[in-house]
Amino acid sequence: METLTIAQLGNPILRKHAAPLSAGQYQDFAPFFKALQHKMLEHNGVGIAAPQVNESIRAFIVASRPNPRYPDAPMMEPTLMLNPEIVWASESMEKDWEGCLSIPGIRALVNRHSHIEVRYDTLEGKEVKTQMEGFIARIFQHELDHLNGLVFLDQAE
Ligand SMILES: O=C(NO)N[C@@H](Cc1ccccc1)C(=O)O
Ligand SMILES: [Zn+2]
Repeated sequence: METLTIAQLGNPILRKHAAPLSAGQYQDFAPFFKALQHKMLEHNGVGIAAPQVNESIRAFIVASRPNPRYPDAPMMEPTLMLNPEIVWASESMEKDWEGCLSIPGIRALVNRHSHIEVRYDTLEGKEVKTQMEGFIARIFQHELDHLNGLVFLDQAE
């Protein structure tokens, strides 16, 4: 796997609908997912989606933690999510600031569901169903948009 570069806005890959992974492929992508997490940390990211490094598959990492770019971000274990979906979303919405590694230097206010229930597979193929709220729910929604060819500016206030 050559070193990953982050696609910038304008790169058509960011506008594709990413393909689902078959469970049989999960382990094949293990080295790529390691490189994906490394690339995210290199840029002080709190999340990253596979299409951002030119791999149009339905996978992303949510990794909220306080860092120079998001000093107030809550702490969580970086989590790889395969074939992720939102199964329920609250009516209530919240506005907060977002950035994107594919659109450096720009922040925008984006309206997101305050609470969501999500499901995804782990690398080992285990299905996880869990609830998210606040900034972590925001990151999930931001990353899921990337899998559907959307970027945060598309729904910025
Ligand atoms: O570009 C990405 N992920 O796609 N990374 C964003 C993730 C993000 C999402 C929502 C709010 C704040 C930040 C980042 O700035 O680390
Ligand atoms: Zn992004």
